Amino acid sequence: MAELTNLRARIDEVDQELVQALVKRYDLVLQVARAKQASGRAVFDPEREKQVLAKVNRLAGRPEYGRALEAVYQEIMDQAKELERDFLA
Ligand SMILES: C=C(O[C@@H]1C=C(C(=O)O)C=C[C@H]1O)C(=O)O
Repeated sequence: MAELTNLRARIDEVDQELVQALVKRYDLVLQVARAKQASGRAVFDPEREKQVLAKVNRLAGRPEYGRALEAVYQEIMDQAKELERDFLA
């Protein structure tokens, strides 16, 4: 039980880092939205999304997590596009 508590405390620490990183990422996403609007580019950039997914797989270096990371990252990017559209509306 002490081990479970300890492991969950470590997960809580990682969650804190993840949330901070995501807040930072979404702040940058909104700056990208402004820049794309200024240059007349669309919110959705499929080529860039492919590059991001490839980069995530490369950075992870753990093929067994590839499917999970791709799904998580696709959701992160889908929510980014929602935020961009709300921000620019
Ligand atoms: C943030 C951008 O907008 C969208 C969201 C992306 C992301 O969250 O990484 C990538 C491409 C775009 O579909 C971008 O164009 O860079």
